[in-house]
Amino acid sequence: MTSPIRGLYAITDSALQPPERLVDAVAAAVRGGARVVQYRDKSADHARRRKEAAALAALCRQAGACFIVNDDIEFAAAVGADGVHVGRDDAELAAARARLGGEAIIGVSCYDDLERARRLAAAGADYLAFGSVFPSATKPDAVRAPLGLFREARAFTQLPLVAIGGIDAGNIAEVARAGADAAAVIRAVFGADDVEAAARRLAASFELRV
Ligand SMILES: Cc1ncc(COP(=O)(O)OP(=O)(O)O)c(N)n1
Ligand SMILES: Cc1ncsc1CCOP(=O)(O)O
Ligand SMILES: [Mg+2]
Repeated sequence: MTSPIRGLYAITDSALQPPERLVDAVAAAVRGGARVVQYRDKSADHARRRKEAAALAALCRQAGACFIVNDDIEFAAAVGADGVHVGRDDAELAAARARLGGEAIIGVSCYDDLERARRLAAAGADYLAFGSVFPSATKPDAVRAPLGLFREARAFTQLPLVAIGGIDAGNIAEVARAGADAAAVIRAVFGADDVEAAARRLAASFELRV
């Protein structure tokens, strides 16, 4: 089966103002061409997170977009997400698989680490994310990862490869040309005045590689 992890992968911005805009903003991103949506909110307001994620899960289901929850396996299960994204400070891939099952999409952060990528691919990850491929204002201390990693990873895996970090309309084509299957973006989507137009431009530049 072809993976749904491709093209524009929009990650929600917990700094979005006002927060009530979230569902409309994600709907706009999906109309603009985002194929994957990740709910990323590290706040402790569980009731708000639960309400938002449930609304986004329903929206994505209706629109045919893939819905991923960041960090939290139990939360992903509770809101009926399609999967979860885990990094090195989060739960282990094996725990995510045991809890969410074989059908769930489990993505992993590989930073700039090809050995980690090789290990997690062999352990059953559904996609591998590398980054930050450019400086990111959202996560300024993130590890930097060169774009050459995508060709190196392709030599040992056919899994979808996701680029993240500082991707915008000016550099997303370069990310696609480097061999990434998806581009994960926060600020250049949700920081835009017109989210739908921003997503449309990013998705088109990624697909056309220009
Ligand atoms: C698609 C995608 N790639 C990488 C990350 C980063 O995950 P992580 O390293 O766990 O950092 P946080 O996002 O949790 O701060 C991601 N979320 N999504
Ligand atoms: C979560 C994360 N991991 C590496 S960079 C980053 C933030 C990406 O956000 P932006 O697209 O705004 O740079
Ligand atoms: Mg994480």
